[in-house]
Amino acid sequence: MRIVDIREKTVSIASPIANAYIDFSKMTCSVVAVITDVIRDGKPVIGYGFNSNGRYGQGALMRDRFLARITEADPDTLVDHENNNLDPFAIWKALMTNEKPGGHGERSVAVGTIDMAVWDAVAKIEGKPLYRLLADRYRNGVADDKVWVYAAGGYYYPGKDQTKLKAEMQSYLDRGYDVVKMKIGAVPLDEDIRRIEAVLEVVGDGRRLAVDANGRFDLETGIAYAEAIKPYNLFWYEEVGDPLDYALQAELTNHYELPMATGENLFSHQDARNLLRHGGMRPDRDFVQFDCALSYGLVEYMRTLKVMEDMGWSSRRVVPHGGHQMSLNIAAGLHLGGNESYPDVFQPFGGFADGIKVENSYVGLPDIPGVGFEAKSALYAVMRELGEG
Ligand SMILES: O=C([O-])CC(=O)C(=O)O
Ligand SMILES: [Mg+2]
Repeated sequence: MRIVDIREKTVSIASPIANAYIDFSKMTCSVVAVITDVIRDGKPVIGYGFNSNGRYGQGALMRDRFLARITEADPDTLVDHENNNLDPFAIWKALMTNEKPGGHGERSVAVGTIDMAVWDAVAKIEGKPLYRLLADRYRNGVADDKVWVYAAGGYYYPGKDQTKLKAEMQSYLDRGYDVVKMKIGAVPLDEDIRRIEAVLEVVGDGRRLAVDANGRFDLETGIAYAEAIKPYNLFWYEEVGDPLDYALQAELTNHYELPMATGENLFSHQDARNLLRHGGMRPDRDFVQFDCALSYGLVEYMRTLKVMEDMGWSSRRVVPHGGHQMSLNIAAGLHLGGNESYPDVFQPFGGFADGIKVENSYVGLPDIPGVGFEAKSALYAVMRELGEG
């Protein structure tokens, strides 16, 4: 059993949307196909992966160093003989050969994307949905059969007035979501407050609205927003300051007792540990949003979950960033608290399997081997072109 080829390509996910920090006018992501010599249903098993929005495609890093470490490794060292399958942990180790510790910037995205494709292949070889495989191997066979999801959007957009913002949020409620998320921080505070109040007219209750500053604020601005939004009792106040400014995050807890969320831009278990050590995050109410597709993949994610457990955090406090099916599988199989969803943006990579409806903000997973990409036709078309083309 061996990986015979790994292919990657960069695809555009450009759109005119913007958050408080960046616009997505030139945004790309990498798609990876891991081609194996294992035959299922008369065809070679191909695992697929892609990276989450926000960090651009990682083809250069993959081509320059990561792909060859797999294709040139002794194939036998990458096999899990006990399960007669590929070994994602051995593959991860091979990928990280001659990589120094620290500096978890962007190579974590390249590795995370390849790791996603490896796990997709492993679950296909085992003939199970990935979330079932994860539950069977690591959670005594107990999986969640549905996952809590919230609708992320509310971006800034040229010509987007409050009527359009409200219509967007109403459409998420109409599609079965109970909680929605909007961007803040790209316009002055009073204008954001008007936007928040407009969305509250649609969702009715602050507990159904999260806001995301995308790391834009300094402490003073973060506190000013905290004071202003406190009366609305929002679902969470996300990524207020720079993702690595743990002191800022800790100080905010002296000004904002309500739930906060952060972590989508932390790319290793060591960074996650620093957040929990130094960021003042509160395990009884706050959420962490580590995204496997940006942070060295699921092999590393298990280390991050172990760090959380060791520090007294329930895995139910994790609601990953990225709105992709990989995190949905991890959420169902390893008992996370939920997952982000992008019902409209970042297509075809955002959103879940075709024909599975969100009901009362919960979504099920398709009963097919792997991550479930084949059940999302627009996404699978892009992947298949790479893997089989
Ligand atoms: O706008 C982005 O970069 C995405 C983001 O923060 C999120 O989904 O939470
Ligand atoms: Mg965010």
